[in-house]
Amino acid sequence: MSVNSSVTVTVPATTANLGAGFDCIGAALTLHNNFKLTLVDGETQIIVTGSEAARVDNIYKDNLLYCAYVKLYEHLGQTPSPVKMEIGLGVPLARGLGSSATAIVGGLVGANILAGEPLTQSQVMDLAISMEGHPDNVVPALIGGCRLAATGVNGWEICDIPWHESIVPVVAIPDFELSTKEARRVLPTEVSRADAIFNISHLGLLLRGLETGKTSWLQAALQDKLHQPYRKSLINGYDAVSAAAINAGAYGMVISGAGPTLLALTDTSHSLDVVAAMATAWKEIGVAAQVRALNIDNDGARVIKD
Ligand SMILES: Nc1ncnc2c1ncn2[C@@H]1O[C@H](COP(=O)(O)OP(=O)(O)OP(=O)(O)O)[C@@H](O)[C@H]1O
Ligand SMILES: N[C@@H](CCO)C(=O)O
Repeated sequence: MSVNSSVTVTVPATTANLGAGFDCIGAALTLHNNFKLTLVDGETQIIVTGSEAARVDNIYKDNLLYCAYVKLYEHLGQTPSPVKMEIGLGVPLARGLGSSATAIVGGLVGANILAGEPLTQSQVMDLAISMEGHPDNVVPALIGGCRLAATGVNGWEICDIPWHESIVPVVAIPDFELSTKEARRVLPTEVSRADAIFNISHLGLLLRGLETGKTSWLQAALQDKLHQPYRKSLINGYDAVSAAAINAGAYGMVISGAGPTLLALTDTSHSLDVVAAMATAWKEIGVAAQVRALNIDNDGARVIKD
């Protein structure tokens, strides 16, 4: 495409793991980043807007959106053109809501469109998974909904996980960051057979709980032994916010992605109470947090017309 060609891609935030589904399940949420890519004649430049704009790398070679843009052209064996990248931030950074996945997916999808769509969505997905290192954020960010990814015979198998319409995801986003790198560093490299069995059984329960909305299955399902026991001490107030959410009627609470955002699942009749209870619990121990009831984004990354 020629100079001045442009594309704007909107990409949803994602919540990964959902407790027992460490590194394999995630859901897209109704919170978005917008990325406008315009081919230019001169220097590549990055312009970021939004309340956390100052925290995004504005040296373009370090910026994840730019790295993803370059990755796609390298995959095609082509030299990327200079580009103006305008980032409209709606997803808080390094909070466990898949901000890095939005940048990877936005850069790859935008570059693929500017290059004339040589890659299929599934090829873009493979590149995104290889950049992120695990599939649970980039897959729902790209195709929307709640998705489980597993290695198949010939590449990744992606499974759609039905999400009962009565289940509301509530995210409590504190004002401190926790990088995924740091939150992965505290995890053990080996786990016991008992813990593996615990997670296999609870993930099964979670999938059926999400599909049916059955209370007792969801209450039991939102437990995990592979990552949360090691990470919760990195999140000041985890136990207090969890108890508050459950007392207000949530099925349970988990760490969203690598944290520090906490995710409660509740039903439509309790969602306002759960939002208020989580906000109060964090406020009482001096942590400022934004708490919001969201919906599942079933569309994933999409092009916005100017
Ligand atoms: N809109 C963006 N544009 C460019 N880079 C971004 C953008 N959003 C995030 N990043 C990069 O991703 C980093 C955050 O990634 P990290 O994996 O630590 O957190 P996360 O993706 O928000 O959380 P999680 O993976 O737990 O859901 C930021 O520090 C920044 O380098
Ligand atoms: N599954 C990942 C999600 C965060 O990128 C983790 O929990 O580390």
